[in-house]
Amino acid sequence: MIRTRSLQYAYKHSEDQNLIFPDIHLPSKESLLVLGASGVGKTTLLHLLAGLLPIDTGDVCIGDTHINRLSRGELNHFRGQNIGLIFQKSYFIKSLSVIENLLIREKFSKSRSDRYRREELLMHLGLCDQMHKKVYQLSEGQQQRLSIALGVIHKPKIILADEPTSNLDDINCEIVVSLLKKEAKICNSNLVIITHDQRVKPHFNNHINL
Ligand SMILES: Nc1ncnc2c1ncn2[C@@H]1O[C@H](COP(=O)(O)OP(=O)(O)OP(=O)(O)O)[C@@H](O)[C@H]1O
Repeated sequence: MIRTRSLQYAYKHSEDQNLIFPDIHLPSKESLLVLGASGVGKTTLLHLLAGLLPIDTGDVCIGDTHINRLSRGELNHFRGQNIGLIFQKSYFIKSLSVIENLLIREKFSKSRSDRYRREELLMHLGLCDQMHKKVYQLSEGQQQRLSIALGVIHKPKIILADEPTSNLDDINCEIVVSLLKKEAKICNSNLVIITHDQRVKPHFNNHINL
């Protein structure tokens, strides 16, 4: 469950006005698409939900945890355990293999899954045959699927994806959206996708425009 109340954000040393966000109430297991033009604050909202930006005004509650009340250490631990982040630009170590990147991700989140979970996930994402390949040997679409794997390996309570389809052609866009929905279902997670990519809209009943 995700609930936000009266969220606002102002970047320090910026002359822009406060970014003001609509309240969100997303019951467990439900998905939300956040749409909006460039610069309206989509990424800022995602960073506030993930606790990557300090919440100065308003409240973000994930499950029964008010993340703005956590210390920095508690927040890092909470994020590692409960939040899965998938960015437009993927963060992995390209000189390591797919499976090595997954193992490193688990180490950082301090949540160890078993070999079965890793192999099952790679199978769902169509990456089983690529498991021992170095990341730089993967195609763009395969790399995006790996970033999904890194975001969901620890079965997070919420999956936050920032522009996961923007760089992809129509076929890979469809694949990535349905994989995100499928993984959210398997993990019983909330899924929040933030995008300006209108191709994603028909896949979601629940959306807000910033
Ligand atoms: N680090 C920063 N310092 C100052 N202003 C920032 C910073 N990051 C973003 N902004 C400003 O905040 C506003 C919202 O930015 P944000 O990246 O959240 O928008 P967005 O909707 O995700 O845009 P895009 O779709 O282009 O990625 C913009 O006006 C942007 O210029």
